[in-house]
Amino acid sequence: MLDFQAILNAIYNKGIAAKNKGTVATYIPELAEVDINNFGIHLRTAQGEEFGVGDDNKLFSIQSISKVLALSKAMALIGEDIWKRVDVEPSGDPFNHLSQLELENGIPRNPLINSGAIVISDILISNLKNPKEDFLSYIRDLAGDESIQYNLDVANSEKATGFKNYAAAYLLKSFKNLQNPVEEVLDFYFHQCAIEMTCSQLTKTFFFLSNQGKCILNKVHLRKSQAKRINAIMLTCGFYDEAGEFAFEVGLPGKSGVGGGIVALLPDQFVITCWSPGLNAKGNSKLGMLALEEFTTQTKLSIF
Ligand SMILES: NC(=O)CC[C@H](N)C(=O)O
Repeated sequence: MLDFQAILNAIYNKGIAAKNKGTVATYIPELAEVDINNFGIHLRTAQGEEFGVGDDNKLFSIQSISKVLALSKAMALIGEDIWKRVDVEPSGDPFNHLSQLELENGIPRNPLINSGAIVISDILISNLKNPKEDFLSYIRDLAGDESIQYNLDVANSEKATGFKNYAAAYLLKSFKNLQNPVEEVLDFYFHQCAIEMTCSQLTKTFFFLSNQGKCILNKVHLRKSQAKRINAIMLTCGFYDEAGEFAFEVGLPGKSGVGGGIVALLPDQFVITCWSPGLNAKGNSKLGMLALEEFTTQTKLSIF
């Protein structure tokens, strides 16, 4: 039997002692204020056992991790039609890269880079009555937790400085791959990124993807085949131009955000979330990547 708590404690102790914890994202002013010394890990097994260490109950900005949840809501709403507007290939480029989008005629490489997520936001706006309220209640349902909120300061901070996202949205619009007004789509996109959760809440929220589409309250949110597809997209596209490295070192489907969070899972076995706000050069949590590599190495639990 693996002693998960002891394994997490050891990974945590090694992490907090690390000299180089990466750099906190500064291009979103609100994120620049987060203390780099935060570090938390939370694990939940398929049997519902939970293990946590460090700052696993502190709120942080989930940022691009929300792209997976937006995709799953869009899949539940319109199914395969999504793929007429977004592809499923790894981009091999940073999350906010633009020239590939123009070369490929406004069809984003995948739904987990910014341009792809902006198209998914557009799909959600066209298919939800009250997009912001409905999306938040979807996430609360997945987590079984009514306390989850948008951080409006973070959303406004991004609105004021998200020039590359505006550029991507206008490019998409020029290729007729946005149906709603740019301002409306980006307002919704920035709110999604500004959702705050703890490692513990994210672990619960993502449980449905490790559980064939059924959330912790046993409600079906996706078909089994849809959950499988989202996991495949996370494996190949969840870490931008570091997706190969994550598969190579960690071997799990997962998703990172510039807030320093990473969620990863092994279908039918567990979900794990790490948070450490210092990022590496590719925009992924430096300690989070190392912690997950250590976790799958020590436990020998990966998809490979
Ligand atoms: N990689 C990320 O987490 C990026 C999300 C961020 N909100 C942005 O749009 O730039």
